[in-house]
Amino acid sequence: MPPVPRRAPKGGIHPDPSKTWLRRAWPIVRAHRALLATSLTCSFAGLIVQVWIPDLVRIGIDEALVARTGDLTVYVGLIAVLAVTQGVINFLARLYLLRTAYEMEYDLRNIVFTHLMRMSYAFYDRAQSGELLSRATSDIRAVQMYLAFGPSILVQCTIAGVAFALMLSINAPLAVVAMLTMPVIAVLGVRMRKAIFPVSWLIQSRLAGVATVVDENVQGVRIVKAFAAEQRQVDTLARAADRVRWAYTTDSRIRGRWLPVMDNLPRLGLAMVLLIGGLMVLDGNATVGTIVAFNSYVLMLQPPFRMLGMIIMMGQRAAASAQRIYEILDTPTEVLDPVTPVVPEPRGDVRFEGARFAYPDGTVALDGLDLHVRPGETVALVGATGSGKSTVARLAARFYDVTAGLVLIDGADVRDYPLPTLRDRVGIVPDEPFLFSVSLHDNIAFGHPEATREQVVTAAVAAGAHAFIEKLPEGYDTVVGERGYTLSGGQRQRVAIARALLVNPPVLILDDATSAIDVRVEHEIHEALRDLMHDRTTIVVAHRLATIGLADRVVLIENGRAIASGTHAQLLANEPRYNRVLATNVSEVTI
Ligand SMILES: Nc1ncnc2c1ncn2[C@@H]1O[C@H](COP(=O)(O)OP(=O)(O)OP(=O)(O)O)[C@@H](O)[C@H]1O
Repeated sequence: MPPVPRRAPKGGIHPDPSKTWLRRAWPIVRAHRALLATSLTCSFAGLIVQVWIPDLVRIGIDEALVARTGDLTVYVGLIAVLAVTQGVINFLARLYLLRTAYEMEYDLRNIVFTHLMRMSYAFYDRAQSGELLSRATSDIRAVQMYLAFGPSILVQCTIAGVAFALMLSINAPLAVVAMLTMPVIAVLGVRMRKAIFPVSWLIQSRLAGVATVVDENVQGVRIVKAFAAEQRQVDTLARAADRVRWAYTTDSRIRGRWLPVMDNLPRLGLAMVLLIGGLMVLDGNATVGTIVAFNSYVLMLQPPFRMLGMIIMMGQRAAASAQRIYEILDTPTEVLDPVTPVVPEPRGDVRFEGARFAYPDGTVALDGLDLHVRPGETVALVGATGSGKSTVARLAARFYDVTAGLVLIDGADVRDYPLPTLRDRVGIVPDEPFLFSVSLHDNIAFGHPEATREQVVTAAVAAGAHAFIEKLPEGYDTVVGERGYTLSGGQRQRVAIARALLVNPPVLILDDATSAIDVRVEHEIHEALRDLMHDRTTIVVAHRLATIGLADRVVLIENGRAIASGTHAQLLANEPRYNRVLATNVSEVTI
């Protein structure tokens, strides 16, 4: 089944950080203004009908029951028709409001996720995934709620004005009496929300804390079990859960203190209308119908006044959430596509010229590296741990940009390539391959989703993965467990190599990508690679003598520099530093 085409977000976030959060979000509101306006119009119409009904009840009582000049059934019929109309309008208002809300949420999610996907390695080195997750979910929800529901609550509040005007026209003094408790309800509502606001933040952050504990322990369950730390981790979760419980209890206590007062105030309003209105009826200054209608208004009007507090708090919450979202959106990606891209003929020539690089935290990883790997050559990078070997791989694929010097692929600066072209030219297989919870076919075809089964199988054969995949009950259609944990480490690495091979990059970098693979199988993989493409350049970060043995040339890396180069035998004979590294950092699996 072909995937459903993605609808591009209709609105965006204004890029100017000096604008207020609402002005920056305004393009999203504007993009959905037709839906929002429809929902608000329906909601306004529904409220007008709602205000109208008590007035009809009043006229019905006064004319059909008290004065006996009207026909009761006419009023009952009219009220029934209005009630049905109100039901229909309210249904439409709700429908359109929710549609507006979810359309806005869709846009916000797409904008944030697209930006996250564009961010470079350096951003993810600093970011915490739990934090990003919460920004991409609850913060987006908070902003969406305010943008969509805020105007609707405001409409409900304006209707209070309409109802008050109607009451004034019927009986001004009694209208004032009916409205007396409303400001008190509004003030109490605002105060209650103010008291609840910090606690609700606490609840959110503590819930995120629980989610982090659960997430980490599910992800890291193998380590937890390996160290028999189950009970300790359960205790950690219990403590996090207890903090949530405390926050929720505090929240309930605050609500418990305010809500009875807020709930009883309208009853006080009803009593006052009955008392003052009753006296007026006895004096002939009001009708019985008026008292009944005003009773309905007192009950009808209190929710908008209660919601005033809510809307203020929603606004504060949305403002804070929007800032957290904007923080992500305002972070520029360090690795940008070039303005005038160059795309030379692919040959597989890799050259580092005086390359210097420090990670964002300041750790210097490359310190003037000079390295030239010719087309078709297989070079092994050998060095002590932390010497900068993996960094070479990351810079060749431009996951980061050099701080000084040059990285050239086929004579062109990697910064001048369009990023997708560069990533097609330089394939990287990391030591810890990440597999998605999809079929093996889809995992291997990740770089080229349109690849045929034949292409996938060819790549798998070359990577030494075909034999084990074929033996699985569902073969290439087997869906691997989360992160590929249903496969062995070596099998995962072979699938990752197949994934890189399918793209057929002229430069292939295996960053210790065969560490979990049997030496014999590794040899077969390299033979297959050699057969598959004679002129492919391969750089292997090697930690085993067996892997080193597969290379044409070995480059010794120390403190971010290439300090020696030659065949394994040459270095072994002439380079004491090479011998030292072999002794301490390379496992003694014979070639
Ligand atoms: N994401 C990162 N953020 C900060 N520093 C990093 C990061 N990745 C690596 N480093 C540091 O950069 C230096 C070079 O790391 P690199 O991973 O390139 O070494 P390596 O030679 O591949 O090591 P190993 O053989 O242990 O894999 C080390 O000091 C390391 O601690």
